[in-house]
Amino acid sequence: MTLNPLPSHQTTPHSPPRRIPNRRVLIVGNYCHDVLIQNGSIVAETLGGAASFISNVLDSSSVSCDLVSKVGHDFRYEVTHSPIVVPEKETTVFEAYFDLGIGHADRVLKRVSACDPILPSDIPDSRFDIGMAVGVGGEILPETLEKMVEICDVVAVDIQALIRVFDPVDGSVKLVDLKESGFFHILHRIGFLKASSDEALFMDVEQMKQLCCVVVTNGEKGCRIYHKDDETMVPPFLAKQVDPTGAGDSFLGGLVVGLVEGLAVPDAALLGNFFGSITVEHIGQPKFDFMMLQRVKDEVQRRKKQRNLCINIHNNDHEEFHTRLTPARFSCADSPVQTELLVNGLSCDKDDDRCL
Ligand SMILES: Nc1ncnc2c1ncn2[C@@H]1O[C@H](COP(=O)(O)OP(=O)(O)OP(=O)(O)O)[C@@H](O)[C@H]1O
Ligand SMILES: O[C@H]1[C@H](O)[C@@H](O)[C@H](O)[C@@H](O)[C@H]1O
Repeated sequence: MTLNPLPSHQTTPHSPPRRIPNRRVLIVGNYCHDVLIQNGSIVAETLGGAASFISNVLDSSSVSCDLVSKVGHDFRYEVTHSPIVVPEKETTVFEAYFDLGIGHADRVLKRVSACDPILPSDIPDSRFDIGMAVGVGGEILPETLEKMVEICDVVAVDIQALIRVFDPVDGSVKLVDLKESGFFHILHRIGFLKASSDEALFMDVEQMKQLCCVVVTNGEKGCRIYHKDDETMVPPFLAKQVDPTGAGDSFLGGLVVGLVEGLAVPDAALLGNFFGSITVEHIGQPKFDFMMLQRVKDEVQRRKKQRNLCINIHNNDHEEFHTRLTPARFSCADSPVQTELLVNGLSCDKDDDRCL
C-alpha cells in the first residue's frame, strides 16, 4: 500500500506525470433511488447514488471500472454495472427537498430506506490502481475502507461516505466530525479526500492535508486542492444549474479520469469541474455528448503530450487547459431547454421523461 496520495509516477500534485498503461478503477457505494420534491410535490424520480454518477463519467470516458453496489428487490433502473441484489431488502431511497430552506444548504436530504452495507467479502480480492469509496447512505463500513486500502494503490474517498448519520425517525441526513466518524484511524492510508465546502466544516483541513490530498468543491466557484504546504484554486466552468444532485459525484469521476490518464492533480481536478458543471444542467444522470467527449479526450492527450515535452507549462498553469476545454463544454448538444423554472434552482425540462 502506498502512503503517497498520488500514483507512484507522481510525487506532488504539480509534478509532470510519466506515461502509464491502462489503469483499473474500483467503485464502492450503493445505487439509490432519488426522489426530488418541491412545494410538497414529487418533481422527478431518478437513479442516484454517487456510484451511478461516477461510473457514468468513467464509462463515457472509456476508463474501465468495477463497481460494487447493493440494491433491493425493487431496484428499477437498468445499469451497465450490475449490482448485488439483496432480495429481502429495499433499495436505498433519498428524498431531496428543495424548499425547506434550512441554513444555506441547497437541499435537505432524507434517507427514507437503506439497503445493506457493503462488506469486505463483497469486494473482489484482485488489485486495483484506484479505489473510490463513495457511499451515500452509510453503506461503507470502516472494515470496507480497510479492505480497499489493502487492495488499491490509491484510494479516493468522498467524505459523505464517512460522516453522514441518519435521524432514526425521519431519516434526515446530519453530519458528524470526521474525528468521530469511526474512520479516522484509516485516513493516513488514503490518497484523496473530497468534500463539499459544507462538509469541509466537519474536518480539520490543516490536519488532513498533511495525511492526503484534500479537494474541497465549492459549487459554481470550482474547487480548491490542499496538499502539505500547497494550495491551488481550480477555476469552474460556466453552467446553468437545473439540479445540483450528483455534481460532487461527477466531479470525483472527472478527477479520477484525469488521474488515470496521468494528468497532474490540478488538471485532473479541472476535468472534475468540467463534468460537475455539465451534471448540474441535468435532472439525474447526464447523457454526455459524443463530440464533446471526443474533444475532451483530444485535449487530455494534447495536455499530456505538452507536459511530457514540458512545452509552455508551468507548475500551476492549468489556465490554458481550462481555456482549451471551454469550447468542448459548449459543444454539448443535449443541454436541456429550460421550459419551467422552479424556485431554489431546481428546474425541469418538460421533454425529460424523468420529470413528473
Ligand atoms: N452551478 C455550478 N456552475 C458550475 N459548476 C458547478 C456548479 N455547481 C457545481 N459545479 C461543479 O461541480 C463541482 C461539485 O459541486 P459541489 O461543490 O456543489 O459538490 P457537492 O455539494 O458535493 O454536490 P452534490 O452533493 O450535489 O453531488 C464544483 O466543484 C464545480 O466544479
Ligand atoms: O444520488 C445522490 C447523490 O449521489 C449525492 O451525492 C448524494 O449526496 C445523495 O445522497 C444521493 O441521493
